[in-house]
Amino acid sequence: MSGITVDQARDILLEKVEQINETEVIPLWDSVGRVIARDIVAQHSQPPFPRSPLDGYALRSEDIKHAAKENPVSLIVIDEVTAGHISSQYVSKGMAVRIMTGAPIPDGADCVIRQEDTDYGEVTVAVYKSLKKWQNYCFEGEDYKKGEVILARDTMIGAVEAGILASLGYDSLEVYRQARVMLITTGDELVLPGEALEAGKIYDSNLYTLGTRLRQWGAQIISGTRLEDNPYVVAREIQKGVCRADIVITTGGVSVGKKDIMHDVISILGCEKLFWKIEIKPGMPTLCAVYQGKLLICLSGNPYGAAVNLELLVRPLLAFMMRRKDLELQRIQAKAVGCFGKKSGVARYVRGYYREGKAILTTGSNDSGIMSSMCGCNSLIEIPAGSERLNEGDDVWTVLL
Ligand SMILES: Nc1nc2c(c(=O)[nH]1)N[C@H]1C(S)=C(S)[C@@H](COP(=O)(O)OP(=O)(O)OC[C@H]3O[C@@H](n4cnc5c(N)ncnc54)[C@H](O)[C@@H]3O)O[C@H]1N2
Ligand code: MOO
Repeated sequence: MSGITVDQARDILLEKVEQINETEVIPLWDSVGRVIARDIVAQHSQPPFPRSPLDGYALRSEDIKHAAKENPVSLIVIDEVTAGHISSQYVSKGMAVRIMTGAPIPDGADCVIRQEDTDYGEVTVAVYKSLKKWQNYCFEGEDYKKGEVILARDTMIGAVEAGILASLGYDSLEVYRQARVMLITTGDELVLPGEALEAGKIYDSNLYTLGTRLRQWGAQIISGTRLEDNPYVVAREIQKGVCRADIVITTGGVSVGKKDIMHDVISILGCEKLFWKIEIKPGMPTLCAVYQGKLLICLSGNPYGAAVNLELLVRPLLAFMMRRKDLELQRIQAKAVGCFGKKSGVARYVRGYYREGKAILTTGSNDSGIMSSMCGCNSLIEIPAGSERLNEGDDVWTVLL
């Protein structure tokens, strides 16, 4: 084996990409998973006015200082205010305003008594309990204040951030653009789902496994194409599309067979070759190059090999390019449950399920061409280069998917 390690491969690739600085304005509805390109400064305080947290009466705490069940204090009810409306009344000594949750507290009042502690009076109200000043009183700006940076640039938007942006009045916002990926699968044997399956052919699954995973990470697939094993056809397609893409990803044709055309493709295009072969199973023959300043990442055709290398190599690139810290690889230590019998000359990544400190090895096949045993896996268990068999209870590192 004359390859490089997967960590070396990742570092080489990371050096060839840049963070995306171009931005675009998108609707708030489409913003989850995108990254904010400007500090978001509050244009108003939240709440924008002091408001009641209860259904009850806004009043002056001084007036009910001695109120108790056996010593009710009677106040004159001068107005009623519900959420969405305002009372223009000033609450003076001996007065109260009937108020509902979320309504602005009128001037003069410094607390709100909940209605359960009164006789629910509409003209006058008997109050059965005392309150301290500012009790049950939500201050203007207690959530955030006008002028504060509420969400810093480079924050990824999730549901909570989308809600905060909505509370600030945004219905669209400026985010960094997505990474653009050109995805090509190669192989004379491939037909697209929906087409007839003739003898010797298989359906193209990589286009979907990789394409949907890339989309899940927030990348934009600018073209997803299946091509025949003809290096000129593949080279032409890359030549045509590369200017619109940040990265070109292909699968198939990277090994040593007669139709392993990607070696020819990179020489036809005159690419700068970065490496061929990584000391890893699966996906050992991965071939990487630079074409017109863009990374060309040629993954093995084997579905598991392609999927694993997409996780280990492409995901960290997208994390960096799109400022998506959540996409950075997360490796955690765990205790193996189950065992793996084969020796590993090179680093091996086997299908696993991680839960509560345990890395559970699946019982299905770990061969590179097998897809069905990938179902339900949420992690890749690392078996370091040079390992003997992996036994139950061994400490292992596992990469979360
Ligand atoms: N003599 C040797 N043969 C092979 C070696 C070797 O060192 N010496 N390496 C093996 C390893 S390891 C791998 S990995 C594969 C890599 O092959 P390629 O990347 O060239 O991929 P293909 O030959 O095109 O395909 C491999 C396999 O995967 C199927 N495939 C391809 N594309 C798709 C797709 N889009 N969807 C579903 N399945 C796909 C394809 O039909 C093949 O069965 O080479 C070994 N050989
Ligand atoms: O490197 Mo290959 O994907 O193991 O069969």
